[in-house]
Amino acid sequence: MTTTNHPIAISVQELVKSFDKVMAVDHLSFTVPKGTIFGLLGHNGAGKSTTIDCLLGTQAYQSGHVSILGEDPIKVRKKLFQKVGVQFQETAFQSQLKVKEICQITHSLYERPRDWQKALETFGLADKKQAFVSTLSGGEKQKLCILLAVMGNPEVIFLDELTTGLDPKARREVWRYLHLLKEQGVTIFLTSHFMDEVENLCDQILILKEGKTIARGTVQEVIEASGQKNMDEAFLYLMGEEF
Ligand SMILES: Nc1ncnc2c1ncn2[C@@H]1O[C@H](COP(=O)(O)OP(=O)(O)OP(=O)(O)O)[C@@H](O)[C@H]1O
Repeated sequence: MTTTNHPIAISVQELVKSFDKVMAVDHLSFTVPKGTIFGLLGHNGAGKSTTIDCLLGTQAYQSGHVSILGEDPIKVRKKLFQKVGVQFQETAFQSQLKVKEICQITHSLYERPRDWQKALETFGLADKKQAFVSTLSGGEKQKLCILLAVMGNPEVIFLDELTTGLDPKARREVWRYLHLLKEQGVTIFLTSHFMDEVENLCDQILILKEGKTIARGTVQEVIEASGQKNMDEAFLYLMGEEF
């Protein structure tokens, strides 16, 4: 299958992944059209990260099928790496490196990278260029993670727990930036525990519970289907935790 004129950026069909007796992902299916923002939601342990790992080809699965840009991530990992950005958690960093060094190293990995100095400015990190990553605040590290995820000018980006640790101003800056990326045609797959974030960003959402889909659609559709007033209440209601 080729990647040209393929309206679907991400496809997951009947995905099954278990760890011993834990069914982490249970016959999960969804697609994400190109140029849209998709939110995968659910409590801790619902299966979100496992789904992302299967999609990125870093976790083998028992059955089903996944594809990114029409390709099997396990088979064409190197090629997809140039088109797919991933926000790693800050612990994946070599924190004895300076911000500038980690940017330069990441920059060198891509065929058509962004101007990293400009990106630092966009993320309000320009004055931290010479700082060691270990000295950054939690929020600054988080912004750096997002910056590194977009360094290769990806067509698809995976952002796991997007703005955890960011202050309200930084969260809004990140949201604005993601809207900008979407306008440029980038497909964004995110997980989040913040319903205001989900409402602001996501075109489509899917709520997972114990690896199974319990709701999907636009934010509005999910709120309406739940019979609740807003996304916060809809989420709790659907998770079986209505008050
Ligand atoms: N390597 C592993 N070995 C055994 N069980 C695992 C492993 N990775 C995940 N699990 C289990 O699979 C289930 C799904 O975990 P996963 O990390 O995908 O959840 P999550 O929705 O990403 O949670 P969080 O919001 O906390 O990141 C959990 O029950 C978890 O304990």
